[in-house]
Amino acid sequence: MEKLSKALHQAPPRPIKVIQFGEGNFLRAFTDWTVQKLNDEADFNGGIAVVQPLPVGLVDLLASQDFLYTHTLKGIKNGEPVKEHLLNDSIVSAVNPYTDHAGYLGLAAVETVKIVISNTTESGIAYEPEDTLEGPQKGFPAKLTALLHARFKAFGGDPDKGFVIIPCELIDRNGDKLKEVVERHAREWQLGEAFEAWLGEANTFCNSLVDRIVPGYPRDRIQEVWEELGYEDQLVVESEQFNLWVIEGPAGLKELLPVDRTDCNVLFVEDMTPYRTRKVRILNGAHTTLVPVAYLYGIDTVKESVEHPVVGKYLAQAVYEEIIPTLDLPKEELESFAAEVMDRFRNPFISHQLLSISLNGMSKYNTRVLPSLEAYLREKGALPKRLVFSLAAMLVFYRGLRGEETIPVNDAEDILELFRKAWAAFDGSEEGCRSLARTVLAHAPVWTADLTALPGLLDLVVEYLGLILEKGMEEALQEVLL
Ligand SMILES: NC(=O)c1ccc[n+]([C@@H]2O[C@H](COP(=O)([O-])OP(=O)(O)OC[C@H]3O[C@@H](n4cnc5c(N)ncnc54)[C@H](O)[C@@H]3O)[C@@H](O)[C@H]2O)c1
Ligand SMILES: O=P(O)(O)OC[C@@H](O)[C@@H](O)[C@H](O)[C@H](O)CO
Repeated sequence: MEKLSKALHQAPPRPIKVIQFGEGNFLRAFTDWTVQKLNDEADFNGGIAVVQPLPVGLVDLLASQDFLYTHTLKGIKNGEPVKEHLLNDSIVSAVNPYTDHAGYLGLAAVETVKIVISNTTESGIAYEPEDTLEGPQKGFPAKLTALLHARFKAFGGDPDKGFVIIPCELIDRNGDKLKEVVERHAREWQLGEAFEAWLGEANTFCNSLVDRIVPGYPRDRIQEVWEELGYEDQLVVESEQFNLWVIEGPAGLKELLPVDRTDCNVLFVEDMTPYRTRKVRILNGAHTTLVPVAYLYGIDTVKESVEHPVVGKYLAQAVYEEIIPTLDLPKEELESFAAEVMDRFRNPFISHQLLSISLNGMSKYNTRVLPSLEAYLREKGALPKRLVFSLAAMLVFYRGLRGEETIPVNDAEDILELFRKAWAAFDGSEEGCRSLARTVLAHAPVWTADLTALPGLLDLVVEYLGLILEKGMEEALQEVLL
């Protein structure tokens, strides 16, 4: 079968207007899709230059396909089930800054670039004290600082040559956070007052919130997918149809990104906080709450879980009775958002693996579920039992066994080590459950606080942990639903 390349599709030449840090599934199915729409429907005429954020990544693979890839969108659109294969031809170059640092910095001198986009996961916007201006830099903010400095020099500090920077990482106020780290590098690397002033005045860092479910590469069905496409594409990415991009940006951004001439769902707002809270606590919170419970129940995908009579009921109770009541937005609006999310989870065309959501589950619980648990406790003076049950199930999930099967638990090494030790010391007794739960609740490096200090939490986790270990997930869950 022929491989996807320019021999199959010749992309129109486009000047680089967007520099994109990251080449993962999400960006290819979301921001690159938006740029493609802008090119196809709004005369944007802009290409994307991709920068690989880590030493290992997809840049070589992208280059081997002449930067082309297929994006398959599946779901309900205007009430109808729709499946579309879109050939994205908006990426025009890709660079690995670890092996071609000069090539990377060369992007700074490309006059047509206006926008910088990123998604380097929740770990990416981090300060790396070892990084220097000379590079190659390890951290994404450090890489960006070096690029901005090169741009400042290339254009003699021209105030019209700054960038609009829109990070898409799923962390609170991502633009503010990125700016803070970039400014710190600029100060510590002593890049000078003139540069620091240009950084603040000529560049805009926007906070943004993204929403689209992207299961990614259909590994288990790839031959079938290639047969359907008629060519081999190693970078196929699958997503749902739904999309929402909320951007806190300057007034002029609409002209820069004329999305109103496309059907992309982009909102320019003054404050993205309510959108973020609603999405992270309901959609991502539901995912994270669900994963250990449903997976240990023997289920593999989100759709099967939501449709399951017991697991689906558990999830609905968690969302409607324990998450929504803690949110400070009109109840009706929250319930309608949650209903839409449940419909998206039921998307008959998407097979979203629970295991893929389980990646870095502990830090996700901390940011996506724990705030609901704490607010519930504060406001109602009682613990939300389904959210606590999920925490207990997570402790069992991290043991890495579903019956005889090994669970490929994927998290930071220090977390995995914590669980390895805690489970190795576990003797099966009730005291053993308490000791294991205390170790994790008090010491997990991801918790923003010592969770054993939350009234009653340790006791309830111990109770649920014992229940799951003694009776199995199926029976334990029945008891929690009573
Ligand atoms: N997949 C989805 O449904 C979806 C939807 C909305 C948001 N997101 C967010 O997008 C992020 C990426 O998801 P994905 O599906 O594209 O994953 P992916 O594994 O396909 O891509 C991950 C990307 O992040 C980079 N990266 C990883 N760790 C990094 C680090 N420490 N520093 C710098 N860069 C790093 C990688 O180089 C790669 O470009 C997730 O963290 C998630 O919060 C995903
Ligand atoms: O992508 P992650 O791993 O941060 O989280 C898993 C899912 O909750 C997430 O990808 C959602 O599907 C997405 O955030 C929807 O917009």
